[in-house]
Amino acid sequence: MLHEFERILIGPREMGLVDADAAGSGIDSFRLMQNAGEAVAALALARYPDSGRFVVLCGPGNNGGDGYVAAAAFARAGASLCIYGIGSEDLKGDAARARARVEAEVAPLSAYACRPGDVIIDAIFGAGLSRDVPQDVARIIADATKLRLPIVAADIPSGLDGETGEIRGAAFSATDTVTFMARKPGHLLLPGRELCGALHVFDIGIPKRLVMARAGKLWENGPGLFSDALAGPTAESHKYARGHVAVFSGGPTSSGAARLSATAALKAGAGAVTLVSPSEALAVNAAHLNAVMLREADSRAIRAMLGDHRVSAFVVGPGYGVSAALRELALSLLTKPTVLDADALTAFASEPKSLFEAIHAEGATVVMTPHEGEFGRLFPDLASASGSKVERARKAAARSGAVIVYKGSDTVIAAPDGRAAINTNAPADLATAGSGDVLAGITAAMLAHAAPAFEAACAAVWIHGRSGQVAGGGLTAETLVDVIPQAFPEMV
Ligand SMILES: NC(=O)C1=CN([C@@H]2O[C@H](COP(=O)(O)OP(=O)(O)OC[C@H]3O[C@@H](n4cnc5c(N)ncnc54)[C@H](OP(=O)(O)O)[C@@H]3O)[C@@H](O)[C@H]2O)[C@@H](O)CC1
Ligand SMILES: [K+]
Repeated sequence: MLHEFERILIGPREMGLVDADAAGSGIDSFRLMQNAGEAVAALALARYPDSGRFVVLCGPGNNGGDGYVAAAAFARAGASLCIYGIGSEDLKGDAARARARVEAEVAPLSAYACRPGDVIIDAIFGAGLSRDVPQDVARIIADATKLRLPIVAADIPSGLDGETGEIRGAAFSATDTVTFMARKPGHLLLPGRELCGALHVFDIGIPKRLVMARAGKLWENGPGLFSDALAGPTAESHKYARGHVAVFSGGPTSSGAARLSATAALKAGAGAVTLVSPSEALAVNAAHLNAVMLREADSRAIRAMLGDHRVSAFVVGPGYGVSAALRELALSLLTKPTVLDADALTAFASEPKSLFEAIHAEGATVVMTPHEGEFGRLFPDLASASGSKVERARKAAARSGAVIVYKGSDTVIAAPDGRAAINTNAPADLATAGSGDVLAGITAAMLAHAAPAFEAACAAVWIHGRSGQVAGGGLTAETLVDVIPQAFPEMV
C-alpha cells in the first residue's frame, strides 16, 4: 500500500506555493532546479544509452531552466547534444543561471528540425503553461509524434495542463516523464495520463511537510484511502452485521440491471441482499435469483424496510425506468444510505434542486454515480464549465450534498467537503453494458459495512476497477461480478 505522501496529488499552482515556501525557509531554489534537471538527464541517459543525439528543448521559464541543467549534465557525460531554446537571452533568475552554465550553443527553438535517432528532452513548458502552445511548438510536437521520437519530459509533457489533464492546442506524447516531489492531477486525468508514458517521481529535496502543507484534499484512489474505514467481515460476524442491501428492480423487461446490482452487492460482502420487485417482475426475478432474497415492492414493504434497522443501504435507479414515481421513491429512501444510479439520476434532470434540497435537509448519506451524460443532465452548467473534472465533481458534490462518482476511464470521486480522488485502475474493458449496475451494487455493499460515503465510494470504484483487471479482456458484467471477491485480498 502506498504511503500517504505517495498518494497525494498537488496542482501546479500549489506546487508554485511550495516552491516559494521552500525558498522562504532558506532552501536554495537553484539547488532544487539542479536536482530536477540532473534527474531528467540521469533518467534519459539510463533509458537511451545509445541515443544518436539528445535534443534539449528549453522554454522561457523554470521548466526551461531544468532543461539547461540537463544539457550541462549531458555535456559532462560526453553525450552528443543539441540545445534549442525560447528567449534564451531573456531568461530570469534560476533559469538564467542554469543557462549561463551551458557552454554549448543554444539555437532558437523554431530552428529545430526533428530527425530519426533524436531523443528529445522536453523542457519547454511545465507548471507555468498558461495558454495554448505557440505554433512553432505545435509544429515540433507534430513532427516528433510523426517520427515517434523518444521524449523525456521534465515535470509534464509540454502542452499538457497539469491541473486539468487537458491538451492546450498540442502536447508531446512522452515515453517518460520525470516530475518532482509529487504527481500533479494532470498526470492522472485523461487525456493527460496517456501522454506521460512512464511517470517517475523524483525527490528534489523539498521537505515533505512543506508539500503536505500546500496539498489540497486530492489523492490517487487506492486502498490507503479507505481500508481503515471498512470493517472487514469476520468469520463469526452475523450476516446482518455485514449489512443488508435492498435493490429496487424495474419492470419485467428491464429487471436484469437491478439483479446485477444485487448480486454484485452480495459478492462484495453485504451480509444479505433483497431485490424489491414490482409484482409483474416477481416471476422473472425469482427465476434468476438464488442467494438474493426477493420481496414485492408495495408501500407497506418499503415502510417496513425503512423502519427495519437491519436494512442498511438502498440502490435505486438501474433499469427502473424514468418516472415521477421513481423520483418519489428515491426521495422516500433518503433516511438510509442510498446509491442513486442511472434512471434515478435522469429522473431528476428536470428538477435537480428538489433532490439536492432533500439531501441537504435530511443530512442524507447519498452516493450518486453519474456517467458523463447523466452528469450533464443533473449539472448542465458544471458539465460545460471550464476547469478540471475534479473541480466539476467537487462542485457537484457541494451543490447536491451527495458524494459524486463521476464515472469514466478516469473516474473522479468527490465529497461535499472537498475531498476528491482520481481512480486509475480501470481497464478499458470495464466500459461494458451492466458495468455501472455492478458498481452501484458494490457501492451499496460498502455503505452497508457502515463505511462513510466517501470511503465507501472510493472503495467501490477501486474494487470495480480491480475486478475488471482480474476478469480480463472480453469481460461481461456477469464475469465481473464473479471475480469481485478476488479484489479484496489486495485491499489490505
Ligand atoms: N516546483 C518546484 O519546486 C520546482 C520547479 N521546477 C520547474 O519549474 C517549472 C515551473 O516553472 P515556471 O513557473 O517558470 O513555469 P514554466 O512551465 O517554465 O513556464 C512559464 C513560462 O512559459 C511562458 N508560457 C506559458 N505558457 C505559454 C504558452 N502557451 N506560450 C508561450 N509561452 C508560455 C510563461 O510566459 P507568461 O505566461 O508569463 O507570459 C513563462 O515565461 C516546473 O514545471 C519545474 O519544471 C524545478 O526547477 C525545481 C523546483
Ligand atoms: K515539459
